[in-house]
Amino acid sequence: MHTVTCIAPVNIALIKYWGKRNEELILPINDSISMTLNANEMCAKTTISSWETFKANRMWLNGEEVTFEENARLMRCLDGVRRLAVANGALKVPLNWKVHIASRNNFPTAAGLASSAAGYACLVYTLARLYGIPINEELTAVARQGSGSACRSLYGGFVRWHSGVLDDGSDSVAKQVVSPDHWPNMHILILVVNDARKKTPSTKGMQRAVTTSALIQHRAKVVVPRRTEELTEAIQLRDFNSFAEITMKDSNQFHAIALDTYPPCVYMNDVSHSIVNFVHAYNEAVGSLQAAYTFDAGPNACLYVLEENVPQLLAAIQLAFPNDLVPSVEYLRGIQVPNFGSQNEKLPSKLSDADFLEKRSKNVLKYIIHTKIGNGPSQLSDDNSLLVDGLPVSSL
Ligand SMILES: Nc1ncnc2c1ncn2[C@@H]1O[C@H](COP(=O)(O)OP(=O)(O)OP(=O)(O)O)[C@@H](O)[C@H]1O
Ligand SMILES: C[C@@](O)(CCOP(=O)(O)OP(=O)(O)O)CC(=O)O
Repeated sequence: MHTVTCIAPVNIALIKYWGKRNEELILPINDSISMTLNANEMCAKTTISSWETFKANRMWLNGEEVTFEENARLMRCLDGVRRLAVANGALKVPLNWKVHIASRNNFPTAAGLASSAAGYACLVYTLARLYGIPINEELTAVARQGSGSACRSLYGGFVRWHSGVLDDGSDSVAKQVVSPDHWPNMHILILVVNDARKKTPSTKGMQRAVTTSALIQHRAKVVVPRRTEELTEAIQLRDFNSFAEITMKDSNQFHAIALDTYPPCVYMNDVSHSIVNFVHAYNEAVGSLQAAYTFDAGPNACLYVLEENVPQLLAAIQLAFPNDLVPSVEYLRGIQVPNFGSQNEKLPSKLSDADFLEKRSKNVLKYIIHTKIGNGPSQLSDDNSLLVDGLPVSSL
């Protein structure tokens, strides 16, 4: 039996992918740029075994068996990697042997935290390791067919997904813009917002936007091409001010498109909007853009902030969004910050202004994940396997 275990990171888009020109191949209408997050705090972990005695392709996600052969996206990833294996002449594992796959996310699945990006990237990366093929742009085109945003999780640092122009999608690939070492003090705080409402899944929301939004083509053809160039330059120059402005504007435009969809897709909630107001008030009080927000297809906020400014921003968040769980590792997850919650941090006097401290109830944030820029996927040693004799460890 051949078995391989790997982990893959989450990525969060700064310039959003929203809208497809081909649903089946998952070809986008515009380029997007993302930052890969450190896998220590959030990752998907996948083990794949292949053996001649396996009767069917099977998969367990977070310990529960899920249908595999009926899932077109999963099958496209498996077939895509096998095709590359044939093309590469890499036949380490016979292609007619079935696979058993176990995957776990160390953060909530399908909760608007980009589990599909980490999950499909991990699947494709682990298959590539199993069959012994190289990790390259062709492989990102396979991951893209699992979930569009997954192609960006095959690289660390800042990554650009080029929409491409070809009908077969072979030029719709992800490329690294810069490695994580280029901007190592880039940190992220994910503010997980309490929310009971069910969102429209990204796949459906963007489909409806392409057919009904009058603004989306202007975004794809005029706004995004300019923004991707400006953001790339800001990243290359480590210009946080420009980085922050472009990121916030693109998040706002993405949600404007969602609202311009008919019927509209409402992803942000009242708490999300008060986080937006908070970030602008905070930046004004500190006299420069020190924090930037972005929101995906849900209410949770991702804040970008340089490492040296994290303690002050966290103290301000606690002032504006007080929480009974502070201080605790249950509330501030991931990278710990000394003295968090002790009110030792000096805040500019302007931060006590009334418009900064909007009237709001306590405990509107569920928890915060503190992480930083990270590397792409990696292979783990055999003792990390989620499968024993081809069955998930938990089911033995
Ligand atoms: N580790 C994994 N391995 C394979 N597939 C996964 C994994 N984790 C999640 N998925 C797939 O992604 C789906 C969840 O995607 P969905 O887009 O609903 O949520 P999300 O990615 O967490 O949120 P969002 O896309 O809004 O950020 C799961 O139902 C599953 O099909
Ligand atoms: C808002 C986004 O997170 C949308 C992600 O959409 P998905 O990649 O989940 O969609 P499918 O390709 O249909 O699987 C923006 C982004 O990540 O660029």
